[in-house]
Amino acid sequence: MSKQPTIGFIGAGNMASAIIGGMLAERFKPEQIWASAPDDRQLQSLAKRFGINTTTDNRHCATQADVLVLAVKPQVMQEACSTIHSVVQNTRPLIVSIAAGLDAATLESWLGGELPIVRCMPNTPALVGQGASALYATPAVSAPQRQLAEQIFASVGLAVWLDEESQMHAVTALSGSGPAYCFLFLEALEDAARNAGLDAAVARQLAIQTLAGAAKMARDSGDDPATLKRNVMSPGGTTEKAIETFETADFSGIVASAYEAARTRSGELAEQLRKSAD
Ligand SMILES: NC(=O)C1=CN([C@@H]2O[C@H](COP(=O)(O)OP(=O)(O)OC[C@H]3O[C@@H](n4cnc5c(N)ncnc54)[C@H](OP(=O)(O)O)[C@@H]3O)[C@@H](O)[C@H]2O)C=CC1
Ligand SMILES: O=C(O)[C@@H]1CCC=N1
Repeated sequence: MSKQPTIGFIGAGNMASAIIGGMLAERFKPEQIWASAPDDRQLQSLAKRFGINTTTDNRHCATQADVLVLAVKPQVMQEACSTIHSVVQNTRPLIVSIAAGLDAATLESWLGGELPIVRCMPNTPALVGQGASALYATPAVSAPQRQLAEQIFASVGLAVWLDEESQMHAVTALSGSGPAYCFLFLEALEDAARNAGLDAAVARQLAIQTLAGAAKMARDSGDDPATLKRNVMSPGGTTEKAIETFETADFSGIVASAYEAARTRSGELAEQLRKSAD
């Protein structure tokens, strides 16, 4: 593709804005990006924030796009596809779906036949260039299209390819939903410190920096999490007592159950959407 590719977003909510914000901080220009959604006020605020092109007409957005990112809720995807299927069958852009639990085959049936489709599971830290995205390409995706999809998601953080589409459920429960698990932990830590009398702003600053510092260490030090954890636990000290408390409450078991609940839900969504396509 000699000209700068145009990236269209169908849906302009949390995840689309996180990806767009991250893309603009990196290699992409506002004029390359289009977004469509039903609510003009939402679009106006996105246009004001990012300077991108917006429209309430999905067909218009789809017509411009070399890459069309489908960023609506899984439950409204069929309806959104019905507005664009004739355009995309004609222009044949690369379709990138970020919807949880939606098979490429189901999506293809809603879009009126075979198309190059990449499924992607991103996450909201994309907004600050710290996203984690897993991608899967259907056989119709060409090598340059694969490269372009990777460029988009690598511009907002880590991008890894999956060999099997079925692995998307495991990824969704890990990195797709994962930021919310971290925010839950952050909230709980802050609350505990505030209840112990620490100033709210100080508790927040220290809790955030602790999570950020621990994540950076886990990424950069080369040590595994068990070693890093042991290094904080002085024998007979404070951390040991806290870890014992976590273990007594089966913290790892709770995390495993929560992870499984998300993974199962992703499978259920896929099944429901497959059935509604029949
Ligand atoms: N949030 C997250 O952390 C993640 C989300 N995802 C996936 O991303 C997708 C979007 O999620 P999220 O951004 O959170 O959801 P939001 O509800 O924040 O955004 C959905 C967007 O789609 C718009 N929309 C609704 N109907 C249509 C339509 N027919 N045509 C065009 N646009 C429409 C909505 O407009 P309006 O508000 O007016 O209804 C809104 O702008 C989902 O499929 C989700 O599974 C994947 C990874 C992480
Ligand atoms: O909760 C959800 O369904 C979406 C997918 C992963 C994160 N948010």
